[in-house]
Amino acid sequence: MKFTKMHGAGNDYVYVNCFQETLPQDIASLAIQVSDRHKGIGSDGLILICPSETADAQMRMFNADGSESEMCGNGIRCVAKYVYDHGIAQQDHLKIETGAGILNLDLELTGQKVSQVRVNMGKPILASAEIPTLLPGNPPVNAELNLGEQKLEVTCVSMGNPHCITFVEEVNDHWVHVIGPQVEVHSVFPNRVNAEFIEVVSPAELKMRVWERGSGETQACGTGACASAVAGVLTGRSERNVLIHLPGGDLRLEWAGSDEVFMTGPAVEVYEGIWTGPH
Ligand SMILES: N[C@@H](CCC[C@H](N)C(=O)O)C(=O)O
Repeated sequence: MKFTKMHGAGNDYVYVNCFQETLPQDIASLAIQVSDRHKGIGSDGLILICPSETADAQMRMFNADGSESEMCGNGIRCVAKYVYDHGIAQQDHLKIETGAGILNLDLELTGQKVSQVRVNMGKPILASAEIPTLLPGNPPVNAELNLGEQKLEVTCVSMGNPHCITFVEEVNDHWVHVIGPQVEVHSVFPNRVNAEFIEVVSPAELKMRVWERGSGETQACGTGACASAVAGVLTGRSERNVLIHLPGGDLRLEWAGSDEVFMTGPAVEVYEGIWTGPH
């Protein structure tokens, strides 16, 4: 199986061109195998670039544990780069079908290749039942999340996939590696959740680390950055236009007057290979 390794702000996935490749039936197992950083290719998950009847391509996204997510913000920028650079579509405005609907993307070229992508990520979903979470509020803003020994103040937002945002004094390993896994599987999140930890640098600048549902800590999460930008506005901590610093790079976020969230960031192709596994 031919694959392409790509990353967006360090959030790295194995991409397979399903216009050409035939996949095994059990995609969840394939995602687990290729993601393994010791015995596989090594990635945060698997992304399939598939034909679509309604858009230029369809994206399907699987986490490193094999679970399928509705959306992937860093992934969709890389899908757009792949679709353009590999000649699947040749216009600098693309439509990509996802589990969260069809999204519109504008490509920025350096030479003949895509380097940055601006994505209209759509409107944030704020109704508790649709996020989904059992926490009160539509959405829950500064809601109490009881972890037993510790209580967090969290804000929940869906960008097609669920996010739980905690603003902290200092983003550190304790938040991400100790609290993150507890938040991910907390009983108030029936579909589990992605957990973001945010330090406010200034109203126009946030620092973020993430514990992702199904993949653990990653160097960046595009949907998480969108959800955090929305949470910053909802809690009065930040402006509608913010730069978010992540371990793997920066993302520019704007929660526009139209209520849609726009995300701009890099998309990078690292190498191509042939998967002969499982090993
Ligand atoms: N890293 C992604 C999100 C990937 C899916 C997520 N772990 C989930 O299960 O919802 C992004 O850039 O948005």
